[in-house]
Amino acid sequence: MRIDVVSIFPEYLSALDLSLIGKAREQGLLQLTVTDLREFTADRHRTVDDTPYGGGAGMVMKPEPWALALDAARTRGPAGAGAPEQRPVLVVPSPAGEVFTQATARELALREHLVFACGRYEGIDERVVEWSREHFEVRPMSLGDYVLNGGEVAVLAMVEAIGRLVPGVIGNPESLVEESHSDGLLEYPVYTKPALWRDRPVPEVLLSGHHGRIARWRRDRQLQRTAARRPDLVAALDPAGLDRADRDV
Ligand SMILES: Oc1ccccc1-c1ccno1
Repeated sequence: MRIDVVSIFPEYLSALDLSLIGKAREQGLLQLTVTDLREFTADRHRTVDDTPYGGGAGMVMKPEPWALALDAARTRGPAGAGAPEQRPVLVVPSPAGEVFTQATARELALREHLVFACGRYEGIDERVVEWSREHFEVRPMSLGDYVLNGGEVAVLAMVEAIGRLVPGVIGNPESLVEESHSDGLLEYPVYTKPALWRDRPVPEVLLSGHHGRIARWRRDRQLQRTAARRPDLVAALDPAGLDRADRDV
């Protein structure tokens, strides 16, 4: 998978040099490039914003630097090399976007080329989104219903959520199976040594070695935790995925 990120704060994305994603880049499992939008300005002040038409507070990001930067990113990827298979996906972090979920991460982890456009100020001139549809599948994307100062933090979260699903990035793919949201439920509580810690014991069943009982206990905890913290996820569950014991929780 190829990932391109465009930002006026490229150093914000240096966390992608570290840990799992950094190792995947070293191993060639992910090709990731971060580009400074200001490289695509033509004036001596490297201007990327201007006042909004129609008035209002703040500044809007100018369209031309973005068009040049996105074109450069597009031609850097597989599709740019003439492969017609897939148009690159242009992810535009925005509070006005679709909500990014684990299902979105799974979907985007299957794509060949993702380009992330980190907007700042009051946002990017809307004509960039319209223009981009010619060469990209454009996906305005939100992390949730709150406001950030720019897209960089959202991109860090999305690249990690997507990158870890790319085959080979996580050493043991088994660990992806029982995570929160992998089966529509929140994950069960976990424990490790010591068996007694500050007068708090580990649940006895986990020390029993009885795998069937342990599996049932964990599933029950998932259902109870999800019902308590995310009733919206319970409502969205497919009843066909629940067995009789699930219904008794
Ligand atoms: O609030 C934002 C500002 C810029 C880019 C993205 C966001 C955002 C908010 C929630 N998810 O993304």
